[in-house]
Amino acid sequence: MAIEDRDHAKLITHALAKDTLSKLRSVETEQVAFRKGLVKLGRICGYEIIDGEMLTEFVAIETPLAETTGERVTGLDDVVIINVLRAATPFVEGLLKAFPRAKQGVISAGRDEEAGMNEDGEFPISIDYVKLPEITADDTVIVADPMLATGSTMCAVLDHVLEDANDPEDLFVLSALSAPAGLIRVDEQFPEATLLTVAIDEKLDEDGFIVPGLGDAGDRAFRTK
Ligand SMILES: O=P(O)(O)OC[C@H]1O[C@H](OP(=O)(O)OP(=O)(O)O)[C@H](O)[C@@H]1O
Ligand SMILES: O=c1cc[nH]c(=O)[nH]1
Ligand SMILES: [Mg+2]
Repeated sequence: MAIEDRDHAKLITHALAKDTLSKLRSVETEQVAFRKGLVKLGRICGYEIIDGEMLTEFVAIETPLAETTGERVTGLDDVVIINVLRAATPFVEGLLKAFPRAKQGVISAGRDEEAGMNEDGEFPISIDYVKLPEITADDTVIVADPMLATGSTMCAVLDHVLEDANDPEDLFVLSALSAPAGLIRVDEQFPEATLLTVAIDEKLDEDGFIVPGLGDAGDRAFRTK
C-alpha cells in the first residue's frame, strides 16, 4: 500500500505519482505536458485511493471453464468527485479513469490575490458557481484541487459541500501538492476529512505560493498570464 500517515495528512507515495509530480514542478514543462501530467497524476491518485482507502469483497464468479471466487471493490457506485475550478479540471479527468461512474460536482472558487493574505494567512475566496449532486451517507466524497496552499479555498469549498450533505461515509480532500499551513487549517476546521496529498512542501512565500511548489497550476494548465 502506497499511502503513508503524516501529521494532518496522508501521503500518496507511489513512485509514479512522485515521478509525475516532479515533471509538473519543472519550469521546462510546457502547457500540454503540464495538463497531461495533471491528468496522469489524477489517475494514479484515484488508483491509490482505491487500493489504500476502499474495501473489497469476495464474490462468486463463473469463468467459461469453472466456478471461482473473485474480489471486487465495494462502493464504486457511491463515489462523488468535486471539481474545484479551474485547476482541478485535468486532475479530475484523471480521477474519472479510476472512478468512471462517479457523481460529479463543480465549484468555481478563486483567491482574491489582489487583496492578498490577511494576518492569519488566509485569502478572501470568491465562489461564483456551485452545482453539486446529492450526497448521501453511503457516499465516498473526493474533493479534488491540485494545490492546497493556505487552505482558504478548500475551507470555503468544504463549507458548501457539507452544507446539505448527509454525513458521507468518507470525505477525502485530494491535492497534488500541499503546504503545511493549509493542511493544518483544513484539518482543524474539518477534522472529519482525510487529507491526501502527493507531497508536502516547505512553506508559502509572501504571496501565498507554495515553495518550492510548481507555480500557478491554473495558469500553467490553461496558459493564462
Ligand atoms: O489554498 P489556497 O491558498 O486557497 O490556494 C489554493 C487555490 O489556488 C489555486 O486556485 P486559484 O485561486 O489560482 O484559481 P484557478 O484555479 O482559477 O487558477 C488552486 O487551484 C487552489 O484552488
Ligand atoms: O503555489 C500555488 C498556490 C496556490 N495556487 C497555485 O496554483 N499555486
Ligand atoms: Mg490560479
